[in-house]
Amino acid sequence: MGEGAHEAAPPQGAPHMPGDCSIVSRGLTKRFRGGQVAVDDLHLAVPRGSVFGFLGPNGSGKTTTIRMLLGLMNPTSGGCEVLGQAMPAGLAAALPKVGALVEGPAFYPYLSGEANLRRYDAADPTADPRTVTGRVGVALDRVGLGAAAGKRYRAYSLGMRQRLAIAAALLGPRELLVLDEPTNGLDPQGTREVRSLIKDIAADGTTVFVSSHLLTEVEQMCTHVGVMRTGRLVAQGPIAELRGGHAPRVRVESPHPGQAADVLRGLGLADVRTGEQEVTAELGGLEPERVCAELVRDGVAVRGFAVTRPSLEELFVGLTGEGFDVDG
Ligand SMILES: Nc1ncnc2c1ncn2[C@@H]1O[C@H](COP(=O)(O)OP(=O)(O)OP(=O)(O)O)[C@@H](O)[C@H]1O
Repeated sequence: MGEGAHEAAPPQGAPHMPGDCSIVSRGLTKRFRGGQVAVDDLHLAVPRGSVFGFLGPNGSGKTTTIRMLLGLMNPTSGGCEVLGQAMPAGLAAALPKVGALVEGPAFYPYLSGEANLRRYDAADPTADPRTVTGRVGVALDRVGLGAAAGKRYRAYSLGMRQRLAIAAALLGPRELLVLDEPTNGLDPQGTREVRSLIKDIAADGTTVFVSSHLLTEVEQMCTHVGVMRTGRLVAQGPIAELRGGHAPRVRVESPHPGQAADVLRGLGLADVRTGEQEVTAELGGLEPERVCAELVRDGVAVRGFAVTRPSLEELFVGLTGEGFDVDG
């Protein structure tokens, strides 16, 4: 990195040392002309082998960050390493191992998926034209388009089109795949296809860095998340860890919530809240089946019983001060 001599403090919330990471940034900052700070002092740590969801509302600085990570834009200050290479100095060494989908490649509607990938590959000066047939075949198979390779692009569904775009990022063996909003504009079927493809690619050992403003998608496919708010990283870490500090609650539906509340208090549950037809409380270390059995033993009529955790949506609203689009 440009400021190689300066070792910043370890990134907040990220126990991984840079050696375990596919992407590390230290103090990464981008100030645009006019003074706007789009990315502000970012300390990212993306563990190798993770599916890292880079989350944040529109305009929070995700694309600007990705552009700097890929050497498409210089930071104003700070720096980053991708696959151990300082960017942008190590661009040539890192890029062949990095697949990226930032702004979707423009495909020709009248050409087949295969012909489009060949054209795309021909524009890459680092790609070896002698091996193009094999690499295109492997990439198409990888995204499940082997059987549709000869079909014209215009006949592809939205999901197939996006899978082809991902295939374009997989025209060589990659250690890291960077996808900027890969499900944006897709229908639910296309979204499912892309999500399942990302999981498959990650299962092969490729680190996937995927940005999204759609929290529900990230929640389902990511092992780690980083949350952006107006250019700053407000949280990062394993999804389970982010959830960890938030206690599960038990929720009992009953026509006699007062009685149910007494039982829960009797069991030592904290923060018992009684509603008209329900009562909730922090489960603490108790087994839910024990709580359920106790309610029944005390003759409380139980219409419903559930253990709930705050959704990531709720946690992130707290972190970012605003909600995410959850339905696209
Ligand atoms: N070239 C530029 N010149 C000036 N300001 C810019 C430029 N590119 C982005 N910005 C601003 O920087 C901020 C961050 O934009 P960025 O595109 O990185 O956010 P984002 O999180 O990727 O959002 P989106 O999902 O809408 O692309 C925005 O306020 C944007 O208007």
